[in-house]
Amino acid sequence: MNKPFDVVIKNGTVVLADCVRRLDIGIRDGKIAALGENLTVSELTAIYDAEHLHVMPGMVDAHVHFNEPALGHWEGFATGSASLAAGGCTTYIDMPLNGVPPTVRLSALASKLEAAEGASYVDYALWGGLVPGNVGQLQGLAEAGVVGFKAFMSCPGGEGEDIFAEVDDLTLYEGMKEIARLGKVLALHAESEAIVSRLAAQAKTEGRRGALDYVATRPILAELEAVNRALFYAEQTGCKLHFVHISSAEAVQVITEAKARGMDVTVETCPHYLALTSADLERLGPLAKCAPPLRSAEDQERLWAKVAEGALNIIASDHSPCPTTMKQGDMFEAWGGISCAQSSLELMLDEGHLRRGIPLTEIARMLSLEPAKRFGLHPRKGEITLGADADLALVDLNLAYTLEQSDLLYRHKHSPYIGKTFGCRVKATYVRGAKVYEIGEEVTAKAEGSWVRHADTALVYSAIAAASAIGGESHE
Ligand SMILES: NC(=O)NC(NC(N)=O)C(=O)[O-]
Ligand SMILES: [Zn+2]
Ligand SMILES: [Zn+2]
Repeated sequence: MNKPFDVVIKNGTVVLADCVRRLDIGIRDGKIAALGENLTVSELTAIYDAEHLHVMPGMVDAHVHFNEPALGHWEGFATGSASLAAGGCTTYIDMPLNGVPPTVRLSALASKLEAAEGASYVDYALWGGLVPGNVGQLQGLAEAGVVGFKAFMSCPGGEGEDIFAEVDDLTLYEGMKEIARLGKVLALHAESEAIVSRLAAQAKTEGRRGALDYVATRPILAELEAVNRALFYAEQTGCKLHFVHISSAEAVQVITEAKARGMDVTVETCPHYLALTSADLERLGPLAKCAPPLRSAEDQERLWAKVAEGALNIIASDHSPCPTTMKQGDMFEAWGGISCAQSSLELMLDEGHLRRGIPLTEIARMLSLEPAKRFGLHPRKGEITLGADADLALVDLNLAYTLEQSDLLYRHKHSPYIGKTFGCRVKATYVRGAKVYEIGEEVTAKAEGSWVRHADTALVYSAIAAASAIGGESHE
């Protein structure tokens, strides 16, 4: 006789990988132990009645910037992860930049892990960074368990000595060779620095400093050029690529064609390219500034058509927070980045499912399943299936609410979505079977999120060690 379930989520409408079904979810030792109708409970079992709720796999947010170490006063693991929990996210992958030092060498990874330890309400994985001069650091970072590497093709911004610099073409090429050898994915911020820096300089000289002037300095052409150049180097090196925050249907199309040629490449967009336009940037000012910028309503429709076709692999928040004062004033000087950690799942359910009829299985594929698979976290994460971690978002698709500033759990409570009415709301979030968020309750959970390494970490690196012992490989 099995021991009783610790928790049963009863009577919910459960979003599985390929269908949506009314099921109970039995949880034992943090894992999904049973999926069935009318599961038997004992007096020791905690029951959550999910009648009228949908149970989705917790979002796996592949793109957040949590600013620690050193810039925790922008956003920290505690506030950032609490907002993710409130938004139905159960695992995130923290970007290697905007904390100091950036995660581009092992000692920096150690500082990152120290900052995260005991601070996160949900589970987390980490990106390493590729920057000029650190190709020799990548193997160590990969062996330690980063899920992949991130590089910028345009200047990321930021100040100080230990900044995260964009890659030159040779670093991109050499980095891809090494990342291909390590079997990891390179994630790219794809905008041509040559194009955007020239256009920004021209706009400044001519005194054009408005919202649409900013948008015009970062045209779709700059995204397309960078995507094509990166695909060229990937063809030369065999490196797996992931394009983060793609803003245009044109770039999605180029990536789709690369997939059809057999390239191992994936594409991400963010809720803001689907929920906001350049007209919102004019209305909201720097609060809605990001790079690549928000596009026109027509461009946005074309991107939605790509989502509807199933051409997008991943949707991630690109939560890139900062103090509110840095999101005010001059459009060109303000910080680029939108705070979205708390709203991604609700935005995609509201705009995608409720308004546009995108199936719930598709939303779950882009927000949970594909990011977990692409970055080595599946089958533990990303799917409601037997044996997986019980990471769940319980959502009410009939509970409309208007987002208020006081709802936000960010360190700095700004968001372009304050005042927006959502047609749905996350009611509760579970991580490994423990409730980490419930609407209307204080956050009483302990910060027990833990670091999740790439699933292949041990396997792949014994293979690399064996290859090195045979004498094949060398690295800087
Ligand atoms: N330094 C940043 O966090 N930049 C981010 N900012 C955006 N997207 O505006 C990004 O991911 O590129
Ligand atoms: Zn970026
Ligand atoms: Zn980002």
